[in-house]
Amino acid sequence: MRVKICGITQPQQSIAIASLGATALGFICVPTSPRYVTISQIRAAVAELPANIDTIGVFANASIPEISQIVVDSGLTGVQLHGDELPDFCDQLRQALPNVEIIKALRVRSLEHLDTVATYTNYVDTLLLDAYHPEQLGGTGKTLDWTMLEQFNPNCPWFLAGGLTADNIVEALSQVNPSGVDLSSGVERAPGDKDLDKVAKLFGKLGSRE
Ligand SMILES: O=C(O)c1ccccc1NCC(=O)[C@H](O)[C@H](O)COP(=O)(O)O
Repeated sequence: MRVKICGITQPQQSIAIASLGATALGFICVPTSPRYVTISQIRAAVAELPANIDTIGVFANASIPEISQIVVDSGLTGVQLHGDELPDFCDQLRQALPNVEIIKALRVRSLEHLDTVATYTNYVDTLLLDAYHPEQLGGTGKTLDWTMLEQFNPNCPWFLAGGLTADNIVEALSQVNPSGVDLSSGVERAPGDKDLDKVAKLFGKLGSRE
């Protein structure tokens, strides 16, 4: 299973988190976020990582030239769209960045909202389902109603996100069957400062399921 730890700001923490077992690291390119990182911070982190670690830039309502510039300058392997981007935007981004993984995040408000998923699956590589919060785009620590995802089986791989921690990951995965999980605030001391003990505990819990 893919495990993405998002909101990395410190190069040393990215290496440590990758060695603990993360398969993907997320870097927040949304300037209003407390976890925002510049191109040079991302480059410093990416340069230290083994090539098999996916490095994902998280954007919200940015333009295609802006996203492309950051991806090329920082060496990211993927883009996560966490704003109100429509399927057509995802399609255009894929044409601009054909070798980059495109992940569309959907902040799920209700079961009906899951119907929009089908409109994206032809234009993205991966989906990410996150909790809805009226004021924050992501990193909220809020969980989704997992029961509503029990039958969720889209035509592409997907990450479960939203309020996951070492303490609730096993319960979440007993109800839901995603291709990967994504965590941020549940493995932090403070926004952008990851708690390596919590990350280690998470991988312990994931390992105990195997
Ligand atoms: O984390 C942020 O600050 C953020 C800001 C703006 C857009 C997206 C953001 N995070 C996206 C993520 O992928 C988080 O990992 C995801 O929302 C889950 O967060 P959490 O509930 O804290 O585990």
